[in-house]
Amino acid sequence: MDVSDLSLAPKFIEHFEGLGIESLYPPQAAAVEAGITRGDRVVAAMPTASGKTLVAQLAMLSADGPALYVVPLRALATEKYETFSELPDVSVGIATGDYDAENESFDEDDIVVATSEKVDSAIRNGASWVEAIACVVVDEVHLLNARGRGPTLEVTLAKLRRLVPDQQLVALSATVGNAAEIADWLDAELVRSTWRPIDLRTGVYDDGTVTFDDGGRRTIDPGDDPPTTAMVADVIDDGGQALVFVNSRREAETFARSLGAREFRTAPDVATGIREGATTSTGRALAEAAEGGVGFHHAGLRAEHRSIVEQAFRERDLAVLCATPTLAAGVNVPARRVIVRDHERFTGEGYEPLPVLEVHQMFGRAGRPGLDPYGEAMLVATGVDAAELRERYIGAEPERVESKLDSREALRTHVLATLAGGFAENRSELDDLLSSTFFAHQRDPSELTDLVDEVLSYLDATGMVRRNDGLSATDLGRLVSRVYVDPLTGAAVVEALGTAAAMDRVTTLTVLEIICDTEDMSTQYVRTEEAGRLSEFAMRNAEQFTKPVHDFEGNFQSWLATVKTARILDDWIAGVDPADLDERYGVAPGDVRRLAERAEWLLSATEVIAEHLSDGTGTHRPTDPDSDVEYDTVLERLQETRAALLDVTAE
Ligand SMILES: Nc1ncnc2c1ncn2[C@@H]1O[C@H](COP(=O)(O)OP(=O)(O)OP(=O)(O)O)[C@@H](O)[C@H]1O
Repeated sequence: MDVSDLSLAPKFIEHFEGLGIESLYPPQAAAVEAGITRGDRVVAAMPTASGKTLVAQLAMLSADGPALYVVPLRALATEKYETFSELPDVSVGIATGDYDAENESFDEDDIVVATSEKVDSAIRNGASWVEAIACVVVDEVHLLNARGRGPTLEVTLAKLRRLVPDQQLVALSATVGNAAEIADWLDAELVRSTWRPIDLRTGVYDDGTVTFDDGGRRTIDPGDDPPTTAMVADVIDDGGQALVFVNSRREAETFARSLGAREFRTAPDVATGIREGATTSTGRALAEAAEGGVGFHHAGLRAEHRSIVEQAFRERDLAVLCATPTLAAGVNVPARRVIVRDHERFTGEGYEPLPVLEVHQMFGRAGRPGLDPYGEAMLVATGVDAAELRERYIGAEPERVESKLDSREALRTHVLATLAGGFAENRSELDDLLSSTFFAHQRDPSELTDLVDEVLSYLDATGMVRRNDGLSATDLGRLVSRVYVDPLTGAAVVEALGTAAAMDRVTTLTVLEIICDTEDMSTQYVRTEEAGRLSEFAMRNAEQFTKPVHDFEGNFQSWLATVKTARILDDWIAGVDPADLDERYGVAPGDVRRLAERAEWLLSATEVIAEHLSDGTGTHRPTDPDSDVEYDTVLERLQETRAALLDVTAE
């Protein structure tokens, strides 16, 4: 089937042909036959790099109104936004900023790219553009499997279906075992394909030989080198590039440094580009590796550095990229050879094997259509049994996608949001909404009953939900849902604000402690040698903290992580530069930025809650009603801190 055969406006056909897309790949043709251009609901389960983006575009461009493209990660949102913005005369909006969608409107856009959190937030805020959407495309729908994100996605899809029942839905997925079950849940037709634009061989390296799934072998003699180094050198000798997956940021950097020293290629321009903006040890290490034609890629990199590295690799200025597994999820940087060096991940308690699905996504990055004759992906069996590794990952079926909605965290948030958004006014309506989730499709929805009871009691006790004749969210509950924080965060903030309001000295550190001591802040790890210093700091500044430092109840060690995080933010606001923060706290620049963004969101949420408490309309007062609680000082401090944070972050 050719692009010119499609009933698309000529300008779009020209656009695609200009990109070298003339005839459809077989899975794309199958998706068209299944009705993506006729408004039908379709789940397309296709391998990495088999052209899912075009499937999405065909659906969105033929839809009878605006379209919404839902992505799991912000990095992917930017990439898709750029791709769709090139479509002629199509206005594209992007919603990825953190969470609160109150002031955003996409009424004028033809395509909106958003994370699932952002769509959830827009629904909670009653955003009008959501109900005008004629076609929803969900990218990486298999992430229904993910803790945290998965429940948000399934509840959001259930709500969208309530809001706009005849909306078209197209879900894109990696090839997973139970794609049919996902399609069944969504009342969609399944298009399932294993076709790839370029041949892929997968194999395991063991003792000087890679044995492939097709029975072929390749001898790679490592000599005195580590096997992965030899495997990289081998493909570069052959004119290809290598993408090496390792299991930690540190490993990515260390391995890139050792490969960079080999000078497979020189890329002085890339190195200069990185060095210009590099103030930290991470940036300098990246520039140094780039000198030798090697890059590394992980979540600690600054966004600018990440995109320089991605582009330099695509343009073949870099010969090798050492990456953590996050790169496997979507970002488009294919290479002739993918080497999965580490197939286990540290979970905090020990090492666990990577899921098959994740390893297959890494494999799928192998082979650049038009450039490479084929792609090859290999695992390295060092210290493990090669046969076992082969059995686990080569030719194995990926795991089933399973709903993660049966968790206290997920239900706490989504039960409150469902009540606050008016999707349910009593228990049976709440159960009814939950019965349209993926969880209910896979399991017996009554398995949720006890957890929902427990969550409702908690929301009642914290003044967020009222249980009279029916169920309703209180003003506080509605606010907490709207500002998109976990109800635990909402309750902690209410309590801490009450304490702060009665304190003599409320400083920036006080408000930073309040927001860092919440479920929604990811606090920084405290190294053993730091604990003493942090503890002394807390003692010295006890009067600025809402927690009783000298008479602490609960887990002091974990509160020290709160103090550390608050201090990093305090220093950042005071103008300490990223290199010094790295030195003082061992925190990478990419992480500081993420912390600052999260802090900005939590400060604004806390501000809204403080305003609510101060005007006295609250149904829940944190302190003795007879006491004279004055929230003005803490509110002022919150506003100042947020303004200062916005200032330094914008620089
Ligand atoms: N029919 C086609 N003919 C030629 N090239 C195509 C065709 N469809 C897609 N491509 C090209 O193939 C490449 C991979 O496509 P795309 O990024 O859509 O893959 P994907 O399935 O979305 O992969 P991922 O798993 O990374 O999301 C792109 O460069 C795209 O332009």
